[in-house]
Amino acid sequence: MEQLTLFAPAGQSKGLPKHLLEYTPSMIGRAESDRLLSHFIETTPWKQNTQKLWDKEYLTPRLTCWYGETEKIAGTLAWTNELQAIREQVEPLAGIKFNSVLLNYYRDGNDSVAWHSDKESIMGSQPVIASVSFGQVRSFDIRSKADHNEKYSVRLEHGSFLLMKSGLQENWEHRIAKSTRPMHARINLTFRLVI
Ligand SMILES: O=C(O)CCC(=O)C(=O)O
Ligand SMILES: [Fe+2]
Repeated sequence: MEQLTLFAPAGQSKGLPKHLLEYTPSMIGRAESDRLLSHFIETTPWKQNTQKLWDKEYLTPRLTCWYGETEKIAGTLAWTNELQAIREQVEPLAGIKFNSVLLNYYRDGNDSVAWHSDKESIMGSQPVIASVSFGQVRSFDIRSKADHNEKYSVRLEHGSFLLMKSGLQENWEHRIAKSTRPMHARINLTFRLVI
């Protein structure tokens, strides 16, 4: 029960735009979430990609792995029992079927994902994305593309579910910022429909 102390208390921005985001804490119970956190950390063949910034190559500050049945993304692995079970749990909540999932592993507070929107053409212009988190609570920030001062945050808890609805990717960006506070590992799953 050591782990009880690992995760910070959760809170949310006031006035979170519900037409864009729907947050469900504890979609998956504590014991099962603990098991899944260790399972994904230990069994996923994690890769660290590189990204180009001002003509220089940098290591992406997190580890990733794609699973699913799409041929559009190179190196996608076959569904595991765990991922399949979670997919079946989120599909009715999202109201759509997903054919792929991106796993992100944030090892500590130095790992992050910079402001972006998931609007690749392979997902259509109005994608719905289902996000499941395990481990360290991290702040998921969104900001309006039209006005960067219009911002909200949701603290994504162990076992939580966040539905990114259609319209979010088109008009808003999101990120997981780095933190200078000591942080434990976090796993995030984003279920997507790649067409
Ligand atoms: O880790 C998260 O909660 C978000 C990950 C994300 O935005 C992405 O993989 O596109
Ligand atoms: Fe994203």
